[in-house]
Amino acid sequence: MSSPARAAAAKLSINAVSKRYGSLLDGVVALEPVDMAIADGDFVCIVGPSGCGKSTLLNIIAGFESPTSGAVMVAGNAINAPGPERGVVFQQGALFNWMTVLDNVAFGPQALGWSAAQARETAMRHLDLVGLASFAHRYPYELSGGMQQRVAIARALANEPEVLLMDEPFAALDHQTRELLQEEIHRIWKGTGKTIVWITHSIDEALYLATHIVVMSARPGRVKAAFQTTFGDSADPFISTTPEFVEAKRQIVALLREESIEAQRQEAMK
Ligand SMILES: Nc1ncnc2c1ncn2[C@@H]1O[C@H](COP(=O)(O)OP(=O)(O)OP(=O)(O)O)[C@@H](O)[C@H]1O
Repeated sequence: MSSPARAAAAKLSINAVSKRYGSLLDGVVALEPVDMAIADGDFVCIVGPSGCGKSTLLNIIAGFESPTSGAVMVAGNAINAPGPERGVVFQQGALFNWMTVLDNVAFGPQALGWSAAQARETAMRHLDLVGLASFAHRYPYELSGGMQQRVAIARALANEPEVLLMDEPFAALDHQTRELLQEEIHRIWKGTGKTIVWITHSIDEALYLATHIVVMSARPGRVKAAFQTTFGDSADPFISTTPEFVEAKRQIVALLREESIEAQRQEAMK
């Protein structure tokens, strides 16, 4: 993930980013220096034990939090605040319940200065992309959780970001809905070529979606291992039963198990 060649061509580079919450004496070190070089069109899934700093890292990339040291660059530009070139989707859609689905998705483009007509046109196009054009005039509370997440994805895409940042976007959904949305996000990623950083606790989800998987250590989070994967390219609906998939999963489970034991030890000492 951080070879010099990749770093030079990176769409998103995370350069020695560390994060401490609170004071030197009694604060929490959430991240030790983390380096990643993410190329245009990569789909990077980050897995790691609970509390290892995954959301902290994503929030720093989004510009919601500042790193204690290090820097994040998007297309060669250092970032220090949120920006429209980075779209964010959280576990719960965080939609505006008082606005229609269409107005939710048009909100970003309008805030960027697009005309109302242009904003509505792009919003409809992105609702169509996630299969919800016919729900444009409904309100978020009228939709299922899966549909709300699809609206959240359309809303993030409507700003035409260069990078999509997703923090466990399907974690609150039932298994079947989650699998269908994984197929949908894979199709959208193939169609748009977006660069995606995706946090998940599901190794199957990571193996199915990612081009690269980053395994983080227990807190303070650092990159423990990084893999390239190609399972998402397979047309085999039973790819997860192949020996290659099972072996890749076994390796990641083994790495995560060590870190989860360490995370639990830390919890017990609190
Ligand atoms: N605003 C904050 N102030 C103080 N400590 C924080 C803050 N946000 C996170 N932390 C701490 O930083 C560490 C990393 O938290 P973070 O939420 O990034 O982990 P995570 O890997 O995303 O966890 P999970 O998988 O459970 O969502 C944790 O110990 C957490 O308690």
